[in-house]
Amino acid sequence: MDKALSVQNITKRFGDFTAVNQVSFDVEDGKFFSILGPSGCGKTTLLRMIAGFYKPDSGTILFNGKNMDGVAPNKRPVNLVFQNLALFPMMNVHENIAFGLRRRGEKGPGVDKKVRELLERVGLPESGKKQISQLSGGQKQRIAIARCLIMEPTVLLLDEPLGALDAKLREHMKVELKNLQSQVGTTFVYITHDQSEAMVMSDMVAVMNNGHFEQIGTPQELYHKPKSSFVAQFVGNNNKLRVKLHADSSGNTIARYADQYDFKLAQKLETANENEEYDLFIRPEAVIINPGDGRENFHILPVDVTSILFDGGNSRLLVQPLGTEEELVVALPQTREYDYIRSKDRIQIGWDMNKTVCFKRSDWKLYDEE
Ligand SMILES: Nc1ncnc2c1ncn2[C@@H]1O[C@H](COP(=O)(O)OP(=O)(O)OP(=O)(O)O)[C@@H](O)[C@H]1O
Repeated sequence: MDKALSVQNITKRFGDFTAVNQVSFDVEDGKFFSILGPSGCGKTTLLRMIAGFYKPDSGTILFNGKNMDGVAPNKRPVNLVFQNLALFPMMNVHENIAFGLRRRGEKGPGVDKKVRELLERVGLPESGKKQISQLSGGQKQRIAIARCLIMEPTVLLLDEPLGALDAKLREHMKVELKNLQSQVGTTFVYITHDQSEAMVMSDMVAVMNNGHFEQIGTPQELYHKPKSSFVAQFVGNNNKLRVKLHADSSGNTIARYADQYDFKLAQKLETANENEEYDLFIRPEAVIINPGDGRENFHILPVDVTSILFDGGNSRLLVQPLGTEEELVVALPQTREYDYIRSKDRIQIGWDMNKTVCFKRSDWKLYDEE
C-alpha cells in the first residue's frame, strides 16, 4: 500500500533538551494513525515538524514519497485541526469552509459546489447558512474538519481536537470522527494523551514516551502484546506486581511476588541478578475469581476483598493479596455468579500464565504509586 506519510529518524532539540529523538514511522494511505503519549512527551513538536512549522535537526519527512525538506508549511499537502478549532465567528459555515479555496484565488459556482458536497460528506447538508455560534460542539468539530478537507490534503493532522469538549461529547465524537474518517478516506494523523480515544478510533497507534516511540501497532497488538512496561501501563488498565526472578531446576523463569508467591512465566527472561526488580502485568479482565484447583499453567493468589465497585458492565473488585499492602483490580462479571462475594471476604484469584507479561521495572509512573 502507498505511504501517505513517511517519517525517517527525525530529531528535534531545544538547546540541550531532545524533545523528539530519532522517531521513524510510516502511515499508509487512507489510514487513521494516532500518536499517543503523556503530556510533554513530544507529540506536538513532532506534529509541528510534519506540518513544517519546526525544522528537524536531522531526519526526513516525505508525503507520498516526496521529500519535504525546505518546503514551507503552506506548500505541504497537509492541514492541521487544532483543539480550539479556530473557526471564524464572523463568517457563516459556508464561508468558513470556502475560506481556504477563496484565499487560493478560486471563485464562482465551483467553490459553492465543493462546499455543498463537503457539507454532505460531514453530515451537515443544511447548515451552510448557520452562524458558528448556532452550532453544537460536535458540529463545530465537523465544520473545522470540513474546512481542512476542502483543500484536499494528503494528510490531515489533528492536535487533540476533542480536548475542549465535555466528557460525554468526547465519547460521542470518538465514534463520529472514526466514521467521518472512513467516509472521507483521507489519511488522519491524530495526537492525543487519551488512550481510549487512540484505541477506539485508530488503525495504528504509536505510543510515545520521552521523545521516542516505544511501540507502533494496532490497538489490539498494543493491548495484548505490549513490548515495554510503559506500554503495558499506558494502554488500558493493568495490574502491576513487583517481582524478582529466578530460574527453577528445569530452567523455567520464576517470578517471585511479595517474597512468597512463585509464578512460572511463559517468557524466558534474564535471571542472573535475583535482586533486580521486574514488573509482572495482568489485566483485570484476565483474572478469574475462585478458579478452583487443577488448572495447568495457572497462577493462584489468595486475597482479601477490600471493595466491591458496582458499575454495571464495568464492575470491579478491589483485592489485597495476603501478606502485602498492595491492591489489585479484578473485573467482576455481572453474570450473578459472584453475587455471594462480600467486602472483607477471603477469596482466591488466578490467571493463565500466558496472559501475563513481565518487563524490567521502569521508573516511569502513571499515577503516584508510592
Ligand atoms: N519551543 C520550545 N522550546 C523549548 N522547549 C520546548 C519547546 N517546545 C516544547 N518544548 C519542550 O519539549 C517537550 C515536548 O513538548 P511537546 O509540546 O511536544 O509535548 P506534548 O507531548 O505535545 O505535550 P502536551 O500533550 O502537554 O501538549 C516538553 O518538555 C516541552 O517543555
